[in-house]
Amino acid sequence: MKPEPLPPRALLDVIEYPAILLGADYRVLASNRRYVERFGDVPPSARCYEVSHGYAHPCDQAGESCPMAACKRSAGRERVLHIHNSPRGREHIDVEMVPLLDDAGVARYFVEVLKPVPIASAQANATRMVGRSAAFNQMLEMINLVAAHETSVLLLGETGTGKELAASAIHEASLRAHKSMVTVECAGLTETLFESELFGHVKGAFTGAVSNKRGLLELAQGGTLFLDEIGDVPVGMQVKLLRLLETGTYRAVGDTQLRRADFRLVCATHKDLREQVQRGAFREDLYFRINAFPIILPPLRKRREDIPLLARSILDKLHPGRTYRLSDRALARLQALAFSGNVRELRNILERATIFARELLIDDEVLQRSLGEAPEIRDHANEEAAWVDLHTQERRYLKQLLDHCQGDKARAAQIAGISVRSLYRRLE
Ligand SMILES: Nc1ncnc2c1ncn2[C@@H]1O[C@H](COP(=O)(O)OP(=O)(O)OP(=O)(O)O)[C@@H](O)[C@H]1O
Repeated sequence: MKPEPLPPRALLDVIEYPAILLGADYRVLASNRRYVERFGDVPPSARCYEVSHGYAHPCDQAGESCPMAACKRSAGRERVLHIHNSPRGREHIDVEMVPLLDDAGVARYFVEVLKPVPIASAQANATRMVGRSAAFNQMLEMINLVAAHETSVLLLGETGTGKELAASAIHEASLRAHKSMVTVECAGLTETLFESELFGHVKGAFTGAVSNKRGLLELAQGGTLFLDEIGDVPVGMQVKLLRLLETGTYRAVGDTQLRRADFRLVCATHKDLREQVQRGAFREDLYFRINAFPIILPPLRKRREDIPLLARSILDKLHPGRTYRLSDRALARLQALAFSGNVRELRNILERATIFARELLIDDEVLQRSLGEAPEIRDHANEEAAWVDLHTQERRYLKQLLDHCQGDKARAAQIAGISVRSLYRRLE
């Protein structure tokens, strides 16, 4: 006797995350138990974009990427980071869409697996990275993609953009989360100090080495090593760092014994390392070794829509249990600032504001007192000055590409998807 076909829900229940089955017309045909527990029941005939986003149209018509549309094009698995509605408010979700193909290879149905992203929050939160702007989401998507791999990550961003927070998030979401993340602040360390801090030293290795000292590498064993301000590592130390990264071994200062290191590397800098390489201030081989997966942290002025959320989170963190509120005018003033110090500057302004505020309301007057030197952007002239015309930008890109290809024009043209003749013409 032919066995009864299994209801889709029973099949979806074997997936260890919330999951739904979708038809090609975006209708939700079934949901598993974990989905219902986390997001609630799906109304009959509801479409995924209605349930997850409250949109009237598919995501790609609402300015977001639609993983189903991507699946239909590629006939393969697709992954995107979205913000979904949930009974707890808006949440970052790592969406994986798997097409189910018929015999002719056409995608007829889709399984959508929804993994929460616990390292970030789309609502006010005092401990996680908060944000929901497109620029923040792009960065988070990269962090989420790379976290579970062993790949070295290079975090690039201005001061105060959250590089250290991002490094912790990568560690927390990695398979090494049960071990420590050890931070080495590279700025201001001399070569000798850097070496003994990182590698440790044995008694008598130098004047003042009165006992054996464990290096930070030993503390990071099995975990993550975070080298903050990597651009400030003294040149002499760079070669030792490179050797460590290439061989996975090191010697404590004054010791002959070779030790094996086991860590995942995350580095951060606010400097332009390529420019430092060109000046000879940073070794090129080390640059390529640490730059396996660069992630750019957006400055606050590129994600102004996150300011209210960040302000709420920072105030909650500064004064747990006291609900400070910003007046609309104060918030508008805050959103117009240039923020060269990024989130750290925002934090400092708000900390001062809570001192000046007589009650729990931070109004415009209080905020103005708290601004100190913070310059306001009266118009968008500052921002616009950074924009150039298309031709200049194209030349800039092609020059950088040629640089990357070490002057090999055929290779650069191939990467740019244009002919060599066209490359010459566009560079004129
Ligand atoms: N997305 C974010 N959500 C919440 N807080 C943030 C976020 N980004 C940064 N912060 C806060 O801003 C402050 C500065 O962040 P952090 O020290 O990580 O920046 P940084 O880029 O490492 O700075 P620097 O280059 O000066 O060392 C911290 O208090 C951090 O908690």
